Amino acid sequence: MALVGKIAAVTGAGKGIGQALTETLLKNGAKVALLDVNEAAGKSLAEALGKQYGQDKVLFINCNVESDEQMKAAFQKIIETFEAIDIFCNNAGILNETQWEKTISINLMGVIRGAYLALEHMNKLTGGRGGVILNTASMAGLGPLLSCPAYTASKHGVVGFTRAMGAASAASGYGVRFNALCPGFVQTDLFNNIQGNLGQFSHLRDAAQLLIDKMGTMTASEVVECVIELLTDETKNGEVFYVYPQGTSYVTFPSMVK
Ligand SMILES: NC(=O)C1=CN([C@@H]2O[C@H](COP(=O)(O)OP(=O)(O)OC[C@H]3O[C@@H](n4cnc5c(N)ncnc54)[C@H](O)[C@@H]3O)[C@@H](O)[C@H]2O)C=CC1
Ligand SMILES: CCCCCC(=O)/C=C/C=C\C/C=C\C/C=C\CCCC(=O)O
Repeated sequence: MALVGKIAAVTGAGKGIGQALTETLLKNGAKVALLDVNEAAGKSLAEALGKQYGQDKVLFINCNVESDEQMKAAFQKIIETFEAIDIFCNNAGILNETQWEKTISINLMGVIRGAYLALEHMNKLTGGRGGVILNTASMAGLGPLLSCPAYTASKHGVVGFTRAMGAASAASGYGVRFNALCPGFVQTDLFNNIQGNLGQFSHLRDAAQLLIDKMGTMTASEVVECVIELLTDETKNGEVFYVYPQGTSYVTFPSMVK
């Protein structure tokens, strides 16, 4: 599936990994709707990218992934403007162990909400033209990040949801692929502003720092460079793609059928 002419939407598009995803999609010829709750960041990015790629290629929508109403309205606006949707990147996320319910609400419930609404418009059985849904999980979806149990739980949830939806979509003939992206540590606001967000696990920051020092960090652009394959390769469905400073790999899981 080539990206030229495709219609994409990215949540949390205003900054960090979402911004890099948006720029990469535009660079490869897609039109992109930028969804973000941060109006200032999303609007100014959309204006800058509109000047670079054409105003008809970008659309900013102020939208909180926690709100069913705002997300439904966002999809309506995308369809009105671009007539379809082929690629949906469920990327918005936070890390806040003090506000752990909000972390689950945005990172996991927001992803499920986004996927189900996107599917209503993308499902080939209901008039959509198929496509791909990319869920940003994390390496914390594959193993524990000791200072962030709620964040870890949210990301394990995203990995499980993606794998189950990939299988459900294939078995049902929806024509929509589901893949999860699991980066290690990425230099973004989420990563840089961790102070004060670890709550009762603040005493574990040194242990987490050791892990960061051992693993290293990446830029958002370095992560997203590796993602094109996941979006374009039609054989990739239900995949969990691990991106770390030294390379990438598709994660394998134990078989449940012995
Ligand atoms: N930075 C890192 O080390 C890693 C981040 N991730 C994941 O990548 C995704 C993006 O994170 P970053 O780019 O690092 O963060 P970031 O903080 O740089 O950007 C997140 C964007 O999401 C938006 N956002 C937050 N809550 C929202 C909501 N309720 N509705 C709509 N938009 C919302 C923010 O306004 C911001 O523009 C998250 O899901 C995060 O968990 C995964 C692995 C590593
Ligand atoms: C091993 C899992 C990698 C997951 C990366 C991820 O999704 C997000 C990471 C974001 C930040 C790192 C989280 C916790 C680190 C805690 C403290 C580090 C010390 C920071 C400081 O004191 O300045």
